Amino acid sequence: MPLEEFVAGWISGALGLVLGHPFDTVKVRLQTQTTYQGIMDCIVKTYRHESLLGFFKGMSFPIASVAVVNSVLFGVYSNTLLLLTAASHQERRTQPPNYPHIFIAGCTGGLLQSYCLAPFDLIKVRLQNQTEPRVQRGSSQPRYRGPTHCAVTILREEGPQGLFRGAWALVLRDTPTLGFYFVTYEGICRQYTPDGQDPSSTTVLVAGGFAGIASWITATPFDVVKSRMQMDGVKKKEYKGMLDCMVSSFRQEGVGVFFRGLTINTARAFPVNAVTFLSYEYLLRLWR
Ligand SMILES: C[N+](C)(C)CCCC[C@H](N)C(=O)O
Repeated sequence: MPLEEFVAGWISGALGLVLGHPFDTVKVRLQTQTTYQGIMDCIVKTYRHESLLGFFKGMSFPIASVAVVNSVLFGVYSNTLLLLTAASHQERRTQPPNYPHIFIAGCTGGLLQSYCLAPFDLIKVRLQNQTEPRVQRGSSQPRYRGPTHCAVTILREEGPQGLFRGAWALVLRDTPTLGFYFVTYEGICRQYTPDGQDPSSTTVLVAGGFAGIASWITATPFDVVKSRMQMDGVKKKEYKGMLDCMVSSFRQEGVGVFFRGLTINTARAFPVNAVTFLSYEYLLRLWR
């Protein structure tokens, strides 16, 4: 089983993650809190209240987890393709796999990665939603003091299944949309690369960027549901389940609620995924 793909997936994921985290914090807040009027308002308020650090809340955990998550995604994707087509990463340029195979491999990678991602993502979202500035003496203590404290608290209060709150919405968000992710990436690469050659760096950047955009556009409705399910029960319990969350969000806020965070998801997706794919391809070529 080719291991390089797991390692390349890990490093490239970490690079993309740091770049995209500030966008991610603004997005999570817009999706789950009603105090902000829009992207700019959220940026200004976060900065005034919490300084630059506010944008990097909840990042240490994803950095640790991206090792697992992105390597599962790229590793499983590549190995599923290998099973389906019997062509390794190196051979794929001369014997390109067909799109249904790419889609199935992407969905398989997406399904497995979302399972690993669920607890990490939950903790990230809970920490990102704490708007208290850095703890000062006398000021109110935030509920969670950091990722480990957050994990322990959730375990104690809600049990192990508490760590998987919102996991179903996450699976629905990631499975099909990571299929689109790889199909878009491959499609653009093939369009601009002569047969049998490796795509140029510019092509990889552009294809990666658009792959990110395509998958985030389709992922946003379930992203909103996922974030809301993950925050449910922190203050009071609002939803009976995923369906109830969808129906009551729709009733209260209209269909637009499912597109909350779309602009920022798209803006974040381009640089994050351009860098992810560029470093992934670069590392694999280096080790070839
Ligand atoms: C499937 N969905 C669009 C949700 C995620 C795509 C993951 C790609 C990358 N790690 C990123 O954070 O943009």
